[in-house]
Amino acid sequence: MGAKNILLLNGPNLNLLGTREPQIYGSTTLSDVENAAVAQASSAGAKLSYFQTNHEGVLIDRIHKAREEGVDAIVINPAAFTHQSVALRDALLGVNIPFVEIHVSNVHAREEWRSKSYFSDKAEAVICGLGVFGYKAAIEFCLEHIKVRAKLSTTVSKYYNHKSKINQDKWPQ
Ligand SMILES: O=C1C[C@@](O)(C(=O)O)C[C@@H](O)[C@@H]1O
Repeated sequence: MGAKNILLLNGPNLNLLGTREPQIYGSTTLSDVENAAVAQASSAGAKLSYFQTNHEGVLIDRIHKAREEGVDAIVINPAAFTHQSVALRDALLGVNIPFVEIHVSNVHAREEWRSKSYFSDKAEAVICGLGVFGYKAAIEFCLEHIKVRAKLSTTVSKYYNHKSKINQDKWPQ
């Protein structure tokens, strides 16, 4: 069984999708992508929430919230943060939610610095150059292949309870 609760995240300037450099990013808008994503997940019996921001800290806060919401998988287009944000990488690693990195354009066929990603080595999968179809492919992958993590979270919280008990025993009162 695949992911049942997916979060779709888009970083800076992707609110301009559809009008922004259409020769690179095409003419589909972000709302088109988000609406299609919700429909795709719901026809598979899953829930999908979406969020876009131009602000790094706001994106990080949204990722932190995803853990409380029990999100099983994140599909993220970090946009320009891909090439520069250690903080965003750390946020994804911090919540320990599997994620798929997606880029509309083929970042490897553009400026050299776009080939550098702070996310790819930790992503479940990386998609680029498929245009907005990449979002559909990423969501399909999550629906089919990313496992629901309820059991893992229980194990992790048990471990932390256990660990904090050990610490309580050791620390001076
Ligand atoms: O904003 C973006 C969009 C992008 O992530 C893409 O979807 O192709 C590629 C990035 O290099 C760029 O900064």
